[in-house]
Amino acid sequence: METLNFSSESLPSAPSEYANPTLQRLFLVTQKHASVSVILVFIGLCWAIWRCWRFTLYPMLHPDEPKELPYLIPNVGHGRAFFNDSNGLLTRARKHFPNNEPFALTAFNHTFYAVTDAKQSAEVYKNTNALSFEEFVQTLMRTNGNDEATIKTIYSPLPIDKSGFPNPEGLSLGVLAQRMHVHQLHPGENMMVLQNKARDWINKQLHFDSFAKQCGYAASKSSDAIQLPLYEWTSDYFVRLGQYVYFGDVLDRINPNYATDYIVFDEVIWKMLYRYPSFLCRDMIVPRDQMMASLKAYFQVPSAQRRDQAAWIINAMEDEMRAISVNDENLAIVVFHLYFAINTNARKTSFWMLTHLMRNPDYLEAFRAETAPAFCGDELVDVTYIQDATKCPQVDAIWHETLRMAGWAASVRLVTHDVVIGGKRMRKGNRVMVPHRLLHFDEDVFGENIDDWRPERWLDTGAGRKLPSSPSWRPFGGGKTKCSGRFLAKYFVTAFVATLLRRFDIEMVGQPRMPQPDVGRPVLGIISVKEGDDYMVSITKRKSASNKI
Ligand code: HEM
Repeated sequence: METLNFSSESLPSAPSEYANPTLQRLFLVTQKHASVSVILVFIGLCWAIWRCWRFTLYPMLHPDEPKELPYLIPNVGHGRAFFNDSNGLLTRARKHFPNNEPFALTAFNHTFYAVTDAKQSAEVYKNTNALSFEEFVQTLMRTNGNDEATIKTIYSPLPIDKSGFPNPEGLSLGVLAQRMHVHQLHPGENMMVLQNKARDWINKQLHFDSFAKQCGYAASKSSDAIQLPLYEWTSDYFVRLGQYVYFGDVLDRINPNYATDYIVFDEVIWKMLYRYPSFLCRDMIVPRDQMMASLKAYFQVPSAQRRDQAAWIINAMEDEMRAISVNDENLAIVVFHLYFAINTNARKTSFWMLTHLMRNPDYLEAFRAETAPAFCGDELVDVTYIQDATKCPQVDAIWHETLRMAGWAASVRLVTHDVVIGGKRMRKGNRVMVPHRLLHFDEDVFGENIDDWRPERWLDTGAGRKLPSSPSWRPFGGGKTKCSGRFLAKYFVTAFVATLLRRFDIEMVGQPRMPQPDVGRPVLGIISVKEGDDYMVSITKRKSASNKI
C-alpha cells in the first residue's frame, strides 16, 4: 500500500476517525476512483444514447434518408479510415449495406452520401439544380488565393449579347468556361491544332539525344541505351508536353523550372484538397506560389510575344477575364487550375500503361503492330489513326483497361437544396459522391478477375464491346462537367507510347515488384504511385524503320 503515490493536498480531506494514515489514504483513493467511475459511466451513457439515436432511432424515424455507416467516435467518424484509404472504406461500407441504395459516411464532421449504383449515378450527373460542381471549383479558387470579389464577378451572369465567346443563355463566365473547354477540346479543328502541336513535340523530344541531354535523373547512359526511373520520366515528359501545347515556349522561358515545380506540387496536392493549414504544407505552397507568380509574369508579357504560341482557350480566357476586369493575379490563379487539369492525369496514365505493357509483352507487341500505319519511318504522321478504335481496337482496349485499374477519383457535388436520389432524401449542406472505382470494379458489369489488367474484357464479347458506353464507366466523371480533355488525353498517351515503341525497346531493369498505388492520397483522376515504388527501365534504340513491322 505504501507504493500508492497520491499527495494528500490534491485529494479531498478524509474523515478524522481514520486516525491511521494508511486507512486515510485508502479512503481518499477509493473516493477518487468512485468519482472517476461516475464520470465514466456518465460519458458511457451519453455515448450509448448518442449512438442509439444516431444509428437506430434517427434511421427509424427517417427511413427516406440514406442509412449511415456506424462509427464509434462522434465528430471524428470515419475520418482516419477515409484519409488512409477512402476507396477501402467505401468498399467496406458498400458490403455493409447489401442493397444498392445510397449510403452515408461521416468523416471529421462532414457527411457524404455515396452513390454506387450506375443508374443512380446518372441522376447525380443530371441534377445540376440541386447538386453543385461549382462549389468545388470555388473552394479551390478560394484556397489558392482568388479574392471573394473576383469569385463573385466570375460567377455572376453575363449579358447574352456580350462580345467574345457566344453566351445565348446568359451564363456566368465560370459556367461558360465549361463550354469553352469543349470548344477547344472536342474533336474538330481546334483540337486538331493541339494534336498537331503535340505530334511535333513528341517527334522532336522522343529522341535518344534529347533523353541524354534533358534527363538529369538518368541512371546510366551509353551510345544506344539509357536507364530512367519510369514515373519520374513520364511525369517530366508529359508535363512539358502539356505545357508546350497550351503555352508554347513562353512559360518555359519565364520559368525554366515550371514543369519541375508542377510535379513537386502535384505529388502533394492532397494537402491542398484537404485544406491543410499553411504551416503544415510548405512543400505544396512554395512551388504553387512560384508557379502562380510565373503565370502572372506570363500575362504581363506583351501579347505579340506570346499569343500566337498559345492555345485558343488561353487567349480566349484572358480576353473574357479582362472584359470583366479580373486582374493579372486572379487571372493567373484561374489559369493555374487549368494547367493542373491538363497535366495531372496524363503523366500517371502513361506510367501505368507502360507498366502493364512491359508485364504483358503480347499486348506490347500488339500495340506496336497496330499503330505502325500511323508512322512514316520513325515519324508519327497520322494524328487520327491511333485514336480510331476501329483501326486500333487493341490500343483502345488497353487505354480503357488502364483507366479502369488506375482511375481513383470520385465525382463530388454539394447538395444545395434537399433532393431525392436513388429513392433517398439527401440533405442540403452535405456532399454527394460517385466513387468511380467502385463502379469500375463491379464484376457483374466488367466481368471476372476484376483485379487483373485484362484488356480483352473490352474486346472478346458483345457486352464487353459495349462497355465504353455503359453508365458504369465513369473515369472522366459525367454530366455537363465530364472531362472535356478526354479525347486529347487519349491522344497524348497513346501517341507517346506508340512513338516510344516505334523507336525503342523498353524493359524493366531487374525484376521490380508491381508498383503499388498510393491509396492514402486523394487524386482528381488517376492514382499516383506509392513513394519508393518508382522503378528503372532501360530504353534501347531499335533498328531502323525500314526493318520494322
Ligand atoms: C487520363 C487523363 C484524364 C482523366 C482521368 C481526367 C479526369 C477528369 C475528371 C474525373 C474530371 C471531373 C469531372 C466531374 O467531376 O464531373 C475532369 C475534369 C476536367 N478535365 Fe480531365 N482528365 C484527364 C485528362 C485531361 C486533359 C489532358 C485535359 C486537358 C487538356 C483535361 C481537362 C479537364 C477539364 C477542363 C475539366 C473540367 C471540366 C469542366 O469543368 O468543364 N483533362 N477530368
